[in-house]
Amino acid sequence: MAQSKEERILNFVLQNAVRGDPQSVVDTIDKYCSQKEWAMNVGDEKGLILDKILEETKPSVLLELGTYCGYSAVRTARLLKPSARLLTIEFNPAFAAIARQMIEFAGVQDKVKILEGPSETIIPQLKKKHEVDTLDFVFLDHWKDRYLPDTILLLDHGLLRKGSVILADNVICPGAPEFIKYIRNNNSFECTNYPSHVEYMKVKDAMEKAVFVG
Ligand SMILES: O=C(NCCCOCn1ccc2cnccc21)c1cc(-c2ccc(F)cc2)cc(O)c1O
Ligand SMILES: [Mg+2]
Repeated sequence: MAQSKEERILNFVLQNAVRGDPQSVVDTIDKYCSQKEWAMNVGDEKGLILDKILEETKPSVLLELGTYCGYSAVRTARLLKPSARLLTIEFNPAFAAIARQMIEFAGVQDKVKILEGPSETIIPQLKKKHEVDTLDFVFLDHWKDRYLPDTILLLDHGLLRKGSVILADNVICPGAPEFIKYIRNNNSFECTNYPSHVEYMKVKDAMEKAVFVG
């Protein structure tokens, strides 16, 4: 069977990065995807914005929607304290399998758990099945038309607390207009926009941070 792009990315990491070194995994994926094949990782430019917000927030319980190859899971886990935990939801089983191997190679498997399936099914299970009380940090990077309904699901299931941070990728390209309209007009959230570019491209994009103020 012909290899998928995601398999080629994983193999490039296995052959060129340093096992147990998450920074080398992040740098190697960026090298491959900027020089050989574009892929929808958050990338190095928006990745630095993610890093800064994680360092400010110092979260213990994190949720990511959209694992893909595991780039942002590895990038995030490399900054977490030993007791912190990242739950990452991936819809596509082939991507989840790639991400699992990427996360294990990077050596961050003790901090990261991949949950396979649709976010609308898994979010309601987080408290009872995955022992979550509330989330300190949520990274939205899945289907852009699910950003708003899933934010509402998080609220309805009591998964946000005063100070919970939601960070959304791609609010310009591909865009999440309904999410942006809702979150910026909702007094329960304090929003900040971070202009950037689509990963590995010159096309304008942005990230949006929304802090839940209760
Ligand atoms: O489409 C994108 N991401 C989403 C993947 C599917 O996510 C599906 N998915 C993953 C968990 C999950 C859980 N429940 C339901 C669906 C669920 C995405 C797209 C682009 C992009 C930018 C410019 C272009 F010309 C073309 C594409 C850039 C990005 O950074 C992205 O993140
Ligand atoms: Mg994205």
